[in-house]
Amino acid sequence: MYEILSQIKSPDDLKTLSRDQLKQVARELRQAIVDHLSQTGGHFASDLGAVELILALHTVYSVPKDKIIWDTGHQCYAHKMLTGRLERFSTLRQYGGISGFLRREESEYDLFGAGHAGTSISAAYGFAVARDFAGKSNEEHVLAVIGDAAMTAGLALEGLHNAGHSGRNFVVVLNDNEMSIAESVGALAKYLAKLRVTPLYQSLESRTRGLLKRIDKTPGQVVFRAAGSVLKHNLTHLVSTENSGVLFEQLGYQYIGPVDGHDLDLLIDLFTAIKSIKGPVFVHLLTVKGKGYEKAEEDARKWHAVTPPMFKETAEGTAASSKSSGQSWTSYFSKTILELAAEDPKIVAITAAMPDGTGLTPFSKQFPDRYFDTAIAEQHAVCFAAGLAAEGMKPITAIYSTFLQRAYDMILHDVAIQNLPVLFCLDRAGLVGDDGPTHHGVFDIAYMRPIPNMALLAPKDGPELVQMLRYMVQEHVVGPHAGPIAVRYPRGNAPSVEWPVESAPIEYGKSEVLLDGGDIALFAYGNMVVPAFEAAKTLRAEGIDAALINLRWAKPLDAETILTYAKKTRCMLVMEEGVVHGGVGSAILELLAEAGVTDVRVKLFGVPDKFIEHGAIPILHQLCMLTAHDFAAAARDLLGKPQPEPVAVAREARHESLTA
Ligand SMILES: Cc1ncc(C[n+]2csc(CCOP(=O)(O)OP(=O)(O)O)c2C)c(N)n1
Ligand SMILES: CC(=O)[C@@H](O)[C@H](O)COP(=O)(O)O
Ligand SMILES: [Mg+2]
Repeated sequence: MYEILSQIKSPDDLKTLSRDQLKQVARELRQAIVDHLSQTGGHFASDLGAVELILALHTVYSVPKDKIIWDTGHQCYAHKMLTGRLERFSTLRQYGGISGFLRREESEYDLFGAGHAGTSISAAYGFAVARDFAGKSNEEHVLAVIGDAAMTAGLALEGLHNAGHSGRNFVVVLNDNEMSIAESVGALAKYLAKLRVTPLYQSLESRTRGLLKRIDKTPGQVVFRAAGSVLKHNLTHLVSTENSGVLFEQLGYQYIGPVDGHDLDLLIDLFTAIKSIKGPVFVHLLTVKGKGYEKAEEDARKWHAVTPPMFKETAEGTAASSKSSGQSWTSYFSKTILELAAEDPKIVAITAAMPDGTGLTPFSKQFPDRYFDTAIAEQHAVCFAAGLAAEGMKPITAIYSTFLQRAYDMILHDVAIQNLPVLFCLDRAGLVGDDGPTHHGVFDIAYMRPIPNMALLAPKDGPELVQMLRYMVQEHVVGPHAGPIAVRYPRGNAPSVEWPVESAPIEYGKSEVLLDGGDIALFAYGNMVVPAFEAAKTLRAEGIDAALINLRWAKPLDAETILTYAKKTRCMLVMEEGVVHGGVGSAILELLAEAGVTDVRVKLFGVPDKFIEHGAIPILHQLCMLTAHDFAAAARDLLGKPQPEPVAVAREARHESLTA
């Protein structure tokens, strides 16, 4: 099917191929990406756009001896296919299958793990310094490959700054497709765009080609070395003119570009020549996100990541919707803040390069002046929100739980110490599924909880998220408890459940008793209320009088209700979709200890002290024992009731796989 590609078992095999054969490999890589992703889903447009770049790098360099460090890692599929993983591609992002990002444990060719943006330059610089300590500075090449949007991350700029002055042999390759997931924004994006349209680009590229052509015609080691110096002189001289890459030059790099990142011949010649250049080099490539797949080229934003239905045509001839039926948590957020903002001009919304994912795109259209995309700059986003809050604005700071980790010091130092009423809306809180350990939003409860002044909420369903958002904006940040507050909600669709009681208004630090009972109390946080409700119903059907409390608040805890049920039942379960260490369950144990309520049997459910793999969320819930079956089984254990046998066997097996 993939005539040449299927024969390539390692990048060494590329080195024997002719240019025409390599171009055939590029076509086959694209086809393989389309074929596989139409079955598995995954990151699409970025991968199509990086095919020639990856192919050229693996043709010219010898990984793992040479170190190529990929930023973010969502564009690495061609790299995986060329490094022995083509046959496993049908397992992409599935439980037990290959990861959608770089994983050191997956392959010797994945030299540095990734998933979050902006890490490549710092990490590659570490590799370069280690190489130099080993005395191999002239033998091994080190490259960081980074996208134009990842380059906007503070971390990337810190790395660029630090490495640029070093004088070490080190290459930064900028894959500039003018796109983040949405359009690239900010001053750097404008600067790079200027380089694209300048007439210099045309002349620059043709001069680069001419130069490389001459080098190509002069074979041999000695001449090649000489060619290196010719290149060094001419290319840097060439670009150090008005409107060129002067910014990167000033940071200490020899700037080369911008050049066509889809011209395989040019790329191979260019990287071959760059091997001879000493000192930090910055190569600026222009690529097209979605290259080779028409719809993705036309709408790279929509095709950044795909699901299989997107490849199927509907009767109307348009791509089938990627969304499943039901309303997502994100969409509850998205609609509610539109309503709230219409009522309150002090509301502004902030995203760090995730307008679609966080549901802020409608806000950006309806309130363009009150909408801020900081680019991939979570630290700046939070500190910026703090400034806004200090002047009386109400900044809705919508950041995925996992990406907010970047801004920890800003949450603490800029927001919380000053008790500023920043409203954190943490989407993708909990297990996110296919993206895996770099993206699971399972740490936020534990990392937010110790921060003084911080208040933490999580809804049981979509309507309760709406209530909480209204409370946050209309009551919390202006009321007696004004200060920072965060609400967390997971990826995917919100459940639709008929609850036994009508939802009570949100009150500061008050939980909601959904079922009263005297045998055991189930305390559930956020999306764990639904499986806890299922478990409670099962237990009650078995004659166990189970109480169910929707905690609503992880901080402050509803001490009164918790202690009442602890004393009443002396037997409790706590469930949350976050790490069990330091989470809500830990908070409840602390509360019991402080109150001297010690004769209580307690079982905590949460994500264990282990990084959880990628895979479908129901599988991961099983793995982490976050299902209604697990809760009911634990309740029986605590109460000394017998288990139905299949439950006991399945639990044992899962426990083994978790502790393995
Ligand atoms: C710290 C962090 N914030 C946000 C994201 C989400 N994210 C993943 S890819 C991406 C856009 C990357 O754009 P670019 O680096 O230009 O690569 P391209 O997809 O255009 O090839 C974003 C915002 C992330 N992975 N890490
Ligand atoms: C690579 C990356 O970090 C994002 O593209 C991420 O995969 C988006 O996740 P969602 O699909 O949950 O928005
Ligand atoms: Mg880009």
